[in-house]
Amino acid sequence: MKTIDVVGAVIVDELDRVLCAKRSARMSMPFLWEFPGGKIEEHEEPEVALIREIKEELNCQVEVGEQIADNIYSYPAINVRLITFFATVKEGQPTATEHEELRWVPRKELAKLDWAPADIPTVQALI
Ligand SMILES: Nc1nc2c([nH]c(=O)n2[C@H]2C[C@H](O)[C@@H](COP(=O)(O)OP(=O)(O)OP(=O)(O)O)O2)c(=O)[nH]1
Repeated sequence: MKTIDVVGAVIVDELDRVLCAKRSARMSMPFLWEFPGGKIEEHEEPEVALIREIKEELNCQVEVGEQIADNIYSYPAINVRLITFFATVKEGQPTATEHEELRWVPRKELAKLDWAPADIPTVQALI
């Protein structure tokens, strides 16, 4: 089965809240929560992909910090390798351009959301 490399941003604010994004009805896995981000292009560094995807999806500029997790989850139709990084907003205000909703959630409460399965190792590492 095909494996796609995906990068996700754990954007944390000064109150230790994490920016969570709810997938929309038009996306696969509708209404599950995820970390904003997307597919890494060929020969693209994960950190570069993350900055590009966040600009596209949230229309803001982030600075990428340490890596959190790197795990593969096998969905019925595809394997997703999800690499997550801490990130902070450097410029602009995160705005939902594709997602159903954006929500700042205290780090300790992250497990209360209904996450895409590939995101669980990252959530576990954060709480
Ligand atoms: N961006 C992101 N994608 C995730 C996460 N967890 C997870 O399983 N995914 C999956 C959903 C998608 O299949 C793929 C990311 O692809 P994408 O962001 O470029 O594409 P997309 O949302 O338009 O997805 P799709 O509807 O084309 O499947 O990885 C996550 O935390 N962030």
